Amino acid sequence: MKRIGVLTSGGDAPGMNACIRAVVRTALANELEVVGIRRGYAGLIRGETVPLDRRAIRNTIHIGGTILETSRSPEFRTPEGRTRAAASIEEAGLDGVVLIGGDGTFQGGSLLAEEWGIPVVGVPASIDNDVYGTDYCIGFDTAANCALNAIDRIRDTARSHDRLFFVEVMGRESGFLALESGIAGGAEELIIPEESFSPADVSARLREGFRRFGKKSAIVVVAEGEMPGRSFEIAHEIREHLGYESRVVVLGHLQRGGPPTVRDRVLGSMLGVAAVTALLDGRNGCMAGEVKGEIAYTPLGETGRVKSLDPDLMRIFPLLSE
Ligand SMILES: Nc1ncnc2c1ncn2[C@@H]1O[C@H](COP(=O)(O)OP(=O)(O)OP(=O)(O)O)[C@@H](O)[C@H]1O
Ligand SMILES: O=P(O)(O)OC[C@H]1O[C@](O)(CO)[C@@H](O)[C@@H]1O
Repeated sequence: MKRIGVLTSGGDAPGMNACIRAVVRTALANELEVVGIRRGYAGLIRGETVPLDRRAIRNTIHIGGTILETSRSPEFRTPEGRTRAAASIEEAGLDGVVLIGGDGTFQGGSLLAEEWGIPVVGVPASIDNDVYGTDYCIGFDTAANCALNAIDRIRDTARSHDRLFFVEVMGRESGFLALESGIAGGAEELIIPEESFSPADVSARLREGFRRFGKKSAIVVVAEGEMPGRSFEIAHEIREHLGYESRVVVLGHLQRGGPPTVRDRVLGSMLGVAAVTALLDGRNGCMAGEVKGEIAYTPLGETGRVKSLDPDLMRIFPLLSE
């Protein structure tokens, strides 16, 4: 193995740069050349590469987003797109590629490995944290802290006006962000894709909190699911049942930006080293994740399996939100 590539794909996540830096430093320490592929699979198809040396990654560990840029590429989903991507890899003389992204990125990566025999290793990075085979994805901690910061601020104004607030966080198919920021922010209710939502039940529980425990304000954390902005509709439905004034705050892409936390920089660094080590050891077609504090490798094809929310956190939420 003489030269490897690295790309970031899917939604950007704080800590991706720490991971790119770790990939480059580990590769150089093992006398490998490193090539950056710009704009994820879209850039790979077009052969957009850039040499990465020590200088290129200097002073980047603290920056959010990704210095390589990223994309969602419909073309890569087609066999023709992947044929062009494989040709770019050959042209750039790459003996392996590190893929930093979410489960979609890994579904694509596993096809590249199967169809073209290209050695690839994935590193999980998604603020949604919905990748199977790792306890945490790079970017989740920073995004959860961003959501928490917003919830804390909303709590001040909710208390001051005796208001009900709906705070919408990201999470297309999963409620990890909602659950952890909701517990940390002392939210009264949680609406997440993993559980069916009944406006009547949520209203009844809120009403009970106001009546029995004398609450005058409350915060409902909503995961955006497939429909960003759905909190407006939810707030409307609950207002019909509850007859209580409410406000809606949609956090959206705010949660994707900003400097990575300590946790995301350390995780990005650890997994970047693990990915290059895996390629050097001849281990590929897998993702380097972290399970119970240890590096764990999972076949790329399995990373799309459903990752369940922590049952202990789900159990304590109703108790703590009363
Ligand atoms: N089933 C698939 N087959 C081939 N390529 C895929 C597949 N799923 C996703 N990809 C490729 O991977 C890219 C990234 O996937 P996706 O947009 O789902 O983001 P992700 O990696 O899951 O990250 P995030 O969690 O931030 O959304 C897609 O734009 C597409 O090019
Ligand atoms: O607006 P974009 O970049 O397509 O991505 C939005 C999606 O990406 C995620 O933030 C994950 O990165 C999801 O929670 C969200 O649904």
